[in-house]
Amino acid sequence: MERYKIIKEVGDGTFGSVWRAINKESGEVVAIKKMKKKYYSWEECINLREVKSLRRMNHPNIVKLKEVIRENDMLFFVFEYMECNLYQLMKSRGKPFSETEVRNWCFQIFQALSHMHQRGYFHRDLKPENLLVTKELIKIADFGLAREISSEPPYTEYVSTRWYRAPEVLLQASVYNSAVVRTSKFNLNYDLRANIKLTVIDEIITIDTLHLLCEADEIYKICSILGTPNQRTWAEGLQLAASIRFQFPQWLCSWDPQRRPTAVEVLQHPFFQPCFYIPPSLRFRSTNGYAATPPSVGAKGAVDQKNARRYSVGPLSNGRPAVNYSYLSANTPARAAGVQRKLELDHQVNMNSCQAPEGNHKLTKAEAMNQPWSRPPPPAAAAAAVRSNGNYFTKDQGPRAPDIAEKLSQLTVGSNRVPSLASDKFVDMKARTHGNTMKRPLPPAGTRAWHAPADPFRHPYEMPGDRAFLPRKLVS
Ligand SMILES: Nc1ncnc2c1ncn2[C@@H]1O[C@H](COP(=O)(O)OP(=O)(O)OP(=O)(O)O)[C@@H](O)[C@H]1O
Repeated sequence: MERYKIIKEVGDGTFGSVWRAINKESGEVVAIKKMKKKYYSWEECINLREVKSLRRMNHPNIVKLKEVIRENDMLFFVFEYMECNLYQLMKSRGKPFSETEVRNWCFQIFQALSHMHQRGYFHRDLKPENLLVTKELIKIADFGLAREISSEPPYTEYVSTRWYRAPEVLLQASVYNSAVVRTSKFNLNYDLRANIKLTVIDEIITIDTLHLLCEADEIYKICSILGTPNQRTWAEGLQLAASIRFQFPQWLCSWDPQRRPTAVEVLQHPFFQPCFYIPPSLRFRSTNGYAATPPSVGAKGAVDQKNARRYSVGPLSNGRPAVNYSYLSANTPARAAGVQRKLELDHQVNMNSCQAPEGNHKLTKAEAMNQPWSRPPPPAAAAAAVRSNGNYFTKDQGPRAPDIAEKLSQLTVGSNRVPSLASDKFVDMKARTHGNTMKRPLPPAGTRAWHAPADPFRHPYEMPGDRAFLPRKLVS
């Protein structure tokens, strides 16, 4: 840990406290989560849910775990640093988010959920405190309760903070699936104004957290939105309720988890039609410091109002473009280089190989459009013009942007070889250093560490779309 300079505490959760820190060697700002429990073996550490699940994720909207360090029986996770969590942001704003902002948050969250489900995990603790924000970018964090979809029930009945629990979890079902992430606060409710919204998005919109006292109150609240279940809409729910002698309040509508849309289905909804994805390597780094060290918002709940207010006046809020579009130009050396690497790796992964393709390969427009990370905008959105200072673009955000696919088609894929990535990412620092396979300095005695692979695009970024990749574990 002596490689890091600790700056200040930025969060305090049930399992760990989170600190803003700087890597003394690289100058990179990171978030270090120090676990409250002691860990007496490395085995125990690498088998933690948070580690096992996060090492399988590689998505721009899932917080990146960079290192795992055990030192003197204490366990540290080194994450990429994010400015604040969504709860802090909501509290600091004092006014509702615009529909465009809500759409952008949701689009990113569902992309991440879709990826997570494709990788075989469900999160089980989605809530605003676990959604981290830097400018217009949002990422899912805290995989401490994540579970493999393929794992066998019964699952523990106590998952997720009560306000965000799915009805079946509130009713103490021990069998549930990834639908828990699309229920309760993440339940889809149809609403006349926006066609679709999530209750967590309700919260984003209204800045009004539901303070409910017990499971019954929560169920009542959900009933008021979804209506009372009946034999046709959720027979299983009635059975669960009967088994604990709970009586539903009499309202209308639907409950069954199986009737809830998946993340992929949600992304197909017309509400998200104006959104499309821009790969990280193409993102603009604004002159006001997209990648600069952000101000800390302090410990959980203690928001620095002055600093936090800055978040609300970001590009998403004012609806006007604050950038130029030069980042898309293949003539810009730095950007072009970044794009080359990204395309190269995506191509490599698509070919199911650990080696980069030999020789140059120029992407055709059709190929560029078919890259897993590149979903073309719907025609309406493209025609309506987009804005270009974030990852996600919507038609109602500003003037016309260049045709991204057109630009991509002009980029050339380089031929640099990528080191083999077949080896396990978990590294016994001592063993590998002695074997001359590591260039990192030897950590202090008693330290073991795992480092994330240097290249964040090691795995393919899968865009949603293939239902076959979304295992729906229905267990009776
Ligand atoms: N990568 C990060 N960058 C900045 N802040 C972070 C980061 N990770 C976590 N935090 C802050 O620390 C808080 C607690 O982190 P986290 O949820 O991982 O801890 P926990 O002990 O698992 O919490 P919980 O009580 O929700 O289980 C978050 O709500 C967030 O405000």
